[in-house]
Formats: sequence, C-alpha cells, structure tokens
Amino acid sequence: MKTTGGSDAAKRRAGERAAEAVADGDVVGLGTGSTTAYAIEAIGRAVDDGLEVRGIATSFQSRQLALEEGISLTELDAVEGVDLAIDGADRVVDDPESAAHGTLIKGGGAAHTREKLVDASADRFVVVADPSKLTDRLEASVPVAVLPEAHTVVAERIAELGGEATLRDAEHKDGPVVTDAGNLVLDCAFGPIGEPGELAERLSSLPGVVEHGLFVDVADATYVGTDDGVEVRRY
Ligand SMILES: O=C(CO)[C@H](O)[C@H](O)COP(=O)(O)O
Repeated sequence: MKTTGGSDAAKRRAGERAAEAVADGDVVGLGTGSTTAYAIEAIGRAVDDGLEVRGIATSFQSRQLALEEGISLTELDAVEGVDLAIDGADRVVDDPESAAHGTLIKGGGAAHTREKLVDASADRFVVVADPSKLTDRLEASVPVAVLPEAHTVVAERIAELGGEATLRDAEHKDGPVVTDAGNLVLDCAFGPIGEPGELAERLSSLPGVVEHGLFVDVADATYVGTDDGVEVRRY
C-alpha cells in the first residue's frame, strides 16, 4: 500500500480511534490511504465481533480492503444517508485563529473526486492524520482531476490563476496516472494559498475540471495520532 510519510504508529492510533465512532447500523464512508486503512481494518475486526455496518468505498483500494475485511458494501445512491465518513488528508490547516482552520488538501492517492462526494454527503466527516499533515498555512500542490482531453486547456487556466500545473505521472506504468473514474490528475502549485475558499470556487468553475482536492468546510473533526495518544480537533 502507498504510504505518504508520517509515523505508522500515529496513523494507526488515529485510524483505530475513528473506527470507535462507528455505531451499529451505520452507513460509513470508507476513505482512501494508509491512515484510513487502519480504520477499515478496525471496523473489520468489529464486524467480526458482531457490529453491523454498511460501507461506501471511495476508491478501488478501499473497496478491496473492505471486501478483505468482510465489511458489507453499498453505494451512495442506494442509501438514505451516510452517518459517518472516515478519511485521510495530505494537509490539514491547524490554526484556530485562521478562517481556514480545518481546511484540507486531499488527492495524494488520486481518489479525491469520490472522496469529496462521500465525505461531503456524510452527517459527520472525521479526518484521520498523523502530525506531519498539520500545517498553519496551505502551500502544498492541489491535485485537480480533469477529463483526459482537457488537461492542456485546464493547465493554461491554472496558469492564469497563478498556478503551475504538472500532469501526474504513474510510477509503474508509462504515461500519466489514470484515476478510478478514468480521469487525469494535474498537481497544481499555487505557492501559499491565502483564500482557499476563493481558489476552490475558481477551480470548480473551470470547464474540464472534474474535482479538486481542496476540501473547504467539509471536515467536522480531525483525529491526530501522536506518539502516545490521539488529539481531537473539532470544527
Ligand atoms: O486523499 C487521499 C487519497 O486521495 C488520502 O486520504 C491522502 O493522500 C492521505 O493518505 P495517507 O493516509 O496514506 O497519508
């Protein structure tokens, strides 16, 4: 499984604590990545012990893991609602004085389109992270999923917004990363992002953009695994 740095022990603590929030009968959004995998495994163990839940996978990876763990799966259009979503993040703004507190950048695993759909549909969305994801200012690249034929046009529009777009290359395939939905990913460097809400709206309005990895006002809490416990941020 792809990991993105950070301590595995901290990721495990965050993931397992988030899994404790799952209640009997819940519909649970199952995020993507190495931190969420710990939550999915813990939910699987609880299912073995009798917990009844239905999961909604956000990627091929989380679907495979849920199946291995014996978690029943459903789809967003087959349920009345999602009780809880658990998902990782590449960056989490951690500054209570900032309007951007709790804003996320996601999409390191190129799954952010379905992640945003499921996470934003949930009554509660809990982020699981290790301390390496916390930042007081956003300046990481923003992943932008685009229709394949739109990548050059969107890259030009990104430049007009002051960003530099790089088509994400696959590691074990010649050519670009292709998402689970068949789209390409532009990693867009904007430098420090002062107004993530404004940038998010501009990115969403570009023709050819399927979804971007800025999650503004979506998360309800972040569980941060540390060396000896879990710190909870609520938004
Ligand atoms: O957004 C994501 C996938 O698109 C992941 O949640 C994000 O990359 C964090 O992954 P990890 O828990 O492995 O660090």
